[in-house]
Amino acid sequence: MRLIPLKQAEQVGMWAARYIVDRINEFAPTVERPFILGLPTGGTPLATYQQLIALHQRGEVSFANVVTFNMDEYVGLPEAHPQSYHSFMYNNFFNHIDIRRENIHILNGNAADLIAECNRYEEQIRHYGRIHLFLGGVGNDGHIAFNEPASSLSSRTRIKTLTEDTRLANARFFDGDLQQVPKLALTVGVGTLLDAEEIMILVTGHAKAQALQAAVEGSVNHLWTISALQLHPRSIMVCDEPSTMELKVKTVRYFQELEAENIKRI
Ligand SMILES: N[C@@H]1[C@@H](O)[C@H](O)[C@@H](COP(=O)(O)O)O[C@@H]1O
Repeated sequence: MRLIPLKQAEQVGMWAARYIVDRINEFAPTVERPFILGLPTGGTPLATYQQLIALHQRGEVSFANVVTFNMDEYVGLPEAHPQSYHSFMYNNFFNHIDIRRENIHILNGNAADLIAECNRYEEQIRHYGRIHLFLGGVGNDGHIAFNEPASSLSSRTRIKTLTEDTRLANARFFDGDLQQVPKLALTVGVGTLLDAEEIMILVTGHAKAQALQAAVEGSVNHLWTISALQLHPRSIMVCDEPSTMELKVKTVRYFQELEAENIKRI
């Protein structure tokens, strides 16, 4: 695991956006060989999306040959609802870049057969081989995508019941009204995420400090599904200072020194 300890949330967005752009450009995607990018929603990745849009506008990256797969979607919320993850992605990212509509994949939380929808999604990912880079956030309770505590660490795309904690955390997007937050979601599994070639998780704010501690210093544990990243050969956690508050000083220093060495080598 690589941990990038930065000072402010804004720097996390800039670091992550630059990393994604460099990956896409190194890959030099074409129509026949697209770059496959996994994407999250939530407050944390907004700064990264803004930076990606800015880099696109400056001509530093094109998404014309990028295929995306979103992590999750609420069940039963109309696609056009302002808080659906469909709306979130188009409003905050897709409408501002040159991605082809047919290259965008988001789970359909209104499908007549939700299990078939989840299986179809796994099949679509398989069709492309594998996701090259999966970007993600983390819930306060350490969930990744909507893989709530005690999700199987080998789970695949499926329906999940959201915990009260997650619904409370997301109520801020629904006028603070818990009753409006859906109780079910479709989500890629931990196993689906671990299949990606590389995973990058953005962690900002002190509310995420316990989750980051569990992810980095704790043992692999299904109660903190983010900890499954310890099993992945290429995972990166990009963090701001408040989110590192529960880590040992020694841990943070260790990762700072590793990154300083990395910079020297470049
Ligand atoms: N399904 C999403 C997760 O993918 C996200 O990581 C988490 C944290 O969101 P935020 O970045 O708003 O704290 O919220 C939701 O539960």
